[in-house]
Amino acid sequence: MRVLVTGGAGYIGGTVTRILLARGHEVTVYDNFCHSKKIAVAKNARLVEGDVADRALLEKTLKESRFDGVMHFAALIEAGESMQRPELYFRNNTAATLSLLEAMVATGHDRLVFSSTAACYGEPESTPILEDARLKPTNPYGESKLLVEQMLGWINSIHGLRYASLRYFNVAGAIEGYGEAHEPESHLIPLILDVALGRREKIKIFGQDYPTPDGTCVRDYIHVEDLAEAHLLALNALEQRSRVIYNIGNGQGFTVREVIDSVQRVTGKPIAVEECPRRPGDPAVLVASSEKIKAELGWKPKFAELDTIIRSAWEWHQKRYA
Ligand SMILES: NC(=O)c1ccc[n+]([C@@H]2O[C@H](COP(=O)([O-])OP(=O)(O)OC[C@H]3O[C@@H](n4cnc5c(N)ncnc54)[C@H](O)[C@@H]3O)[C@@H](O)[C@H]2O)c1
Ligand SMILES: O=c1ccn([C@@H]2O[C@H](COP(=O)(O)OP(=O)(O)O[C@H]3O[C@H](CO)[C@H](O)[C@H](O)[C@H]3O)[C@@H](O)[C@H]2O)c(=O)[nH]1
Repeated sequence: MRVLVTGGAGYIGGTVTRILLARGHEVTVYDNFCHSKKIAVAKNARLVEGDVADRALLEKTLKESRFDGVMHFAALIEAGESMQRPELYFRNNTAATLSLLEAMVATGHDRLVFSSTAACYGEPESTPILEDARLKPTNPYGESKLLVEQMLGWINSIHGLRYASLRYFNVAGAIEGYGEAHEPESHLIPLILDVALGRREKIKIFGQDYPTPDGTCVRDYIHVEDLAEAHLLALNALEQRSRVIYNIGNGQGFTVREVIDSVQRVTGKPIAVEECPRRPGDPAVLVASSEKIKAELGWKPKFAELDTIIRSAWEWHQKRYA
């Protein structure tokens, strides 16, 4: 297959790019490097430097090499930041994606895998969360992605653009030679690993008074390689299916303190913590039911244990900063 990967210089897009290339597919990475570096682009990928908002460049790119599918990872990703600057999220995640959809329709490209998020659900009424649960984001980041899902629904029924919207829960871990390094880093696991490495003094725990077993937020951590498999299955499924929405998670929740304990077990290092107020916009609990993609596409995550996911992240993190 020939695949266009927007955000292919980032953590997840860069991982999926490497896995696609390793399986003999051709990849064009499309990224503006607003939150990544050129050096992160996989060696054997073709690179187009550009913004997803640039419809003319997208159309040119799409016309030049007919793609079998587009995987759209490019986005701003910090729920916390979106509570301070919502307009950035609606412009970069929602409006820019409209340019991509227009360019796809104009050039006759009709297969898209979209990076959606658990943040579309907001505070769930019950867990594990099923795909047909209430969609009520608690932050503009989640809303910016939910709006894309709504646009996709209409563009699918009117223009026939086929899509898979994958609602990822918390992505973590690394493959051989490539892992999580956001620019700047705001995610829990790499920040705790920084403490283990002595690159940071302590980890801040945002909120101690959530209605959870130890008062800290509960999240469902999914290994990036398992997530990548879901992308390949989803793209193939678009041969038969016109529109699908799937949750991608492990179905097990861990509190922030449990994640810190896991890092201590895996690294053997003590982790200093600072108890801080809640981060605005954070739901208390996000845990997925991923039964739908398992039943319909045969997706089977390989990394179910949190310690195993964190071990893979730790191995990569140590090499990166050696
Ligand atoms: N990391 C997670 O746990 C998680 C969870 C749910 C959903 N997601 C989604 O997965 C996708 C990838 O996330 P990630 O963790 O790899 O983030 P990342 O920041 O590492 O990667 C995003 C990439 O997109 C690029 N980009 C952003 N806006 C762009 C634009 N307008 N034009 C071109 N390039 C642009 C950035 O430069 C970066 O390389 C995002 O859409 C995110 O919302 C991530
Ligand atoms: O320094 C930190 C960083 C995070 N947290 C807490 O750790 C949990 C996980 O936070 P992350 O920032 O690692 O991830 P989020 O759950 O906020 O969001 C991630 O998963 C979401 C889906 O669940 C989104 O899609 C989003 O893109 C992705 O960043 C949250 O409860 C957060 O409050 C801390 O206590 N201290």
